[in-house]
Amino acid sequence: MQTEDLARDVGATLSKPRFKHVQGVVTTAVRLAVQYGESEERARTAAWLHDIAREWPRDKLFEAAESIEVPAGFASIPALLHGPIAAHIGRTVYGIEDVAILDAITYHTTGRPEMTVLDMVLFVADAIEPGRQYPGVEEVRAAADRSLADATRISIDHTIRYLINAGKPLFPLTVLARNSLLTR
Ligand SMILES: Nc1ncnc2c1ncn2[C@@H]1O[C@H](COP(=O)(O)OP(=O)(O)O)[C@@H](O)[C@H]1O
Repeated sequence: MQTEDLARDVGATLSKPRFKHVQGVVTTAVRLAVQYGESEERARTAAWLHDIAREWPRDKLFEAAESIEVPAGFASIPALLHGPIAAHIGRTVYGIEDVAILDAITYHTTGRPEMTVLDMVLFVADAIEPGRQYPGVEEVRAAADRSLADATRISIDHTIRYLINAGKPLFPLTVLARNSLLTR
C-alpha cells in the first residue's frame, strides 16, 4: 500500500477541516516517532488512517460495528467507534497486517493500559497537532518535548476533566490507561 494512495483516499473522504487535522497529525506523529525511536512509516500510516471513519453518521458506525470485532464497551459510546472501524478498514481495504498499527488506530481516542510507543505517538499527535486549540494544549505540547508517557497522561487528564465538566460518559479503559501511565 502506497501512502500517497491512502492520503488521496482520506482527502476524498473527509471534510477539508478534518483533512487538515489529519495532515497535522501525520506531520506531528512522524516528528514524535523520530524523537522517541518509533518507525516513521508505521506512525505515518496510523496517522493517515486514524480518523477515516470520524465523520460517519451514528447509524453507519453502529451498523459497521455489528459486523466487526469491536473491543468490549466501545459500542456503548458511539464517538469511540471510529477507531476500531478505521482499524478494520486499514486491514480489509488497505491490507495492513501490522497489529501494532491497527491497535494504535483502535485505541487512539481511548488509550489503553500498557500503551506502546506507537500508541502514544498517535495519541499525543492527535492531541497536539498544530491545528489543535484548547485550554491546556500548551502543557501537553511542552510535555511531549520531554516525555511521551507524561504527555499522554496529561492529555488523558485533560480529556477526563473535559468529559466530567461536559457531563459526558467516560470510557473505563481511559482510567486504566491513566493508572498504567502513572506506574510506569
Ligand atoms: N476516554 C473517553 N471516554 C468517553 N468519551 C470520549 C473519550 N475520549 C473522547 N471521547 C469523546 O469522543 C469524542 C471524539 O474524541 P476524539 O476522537 O478525540 O475527537 P476529535 O479528534 O474529533 O477531537 C470527543 O468529543 C468526546 O466526546
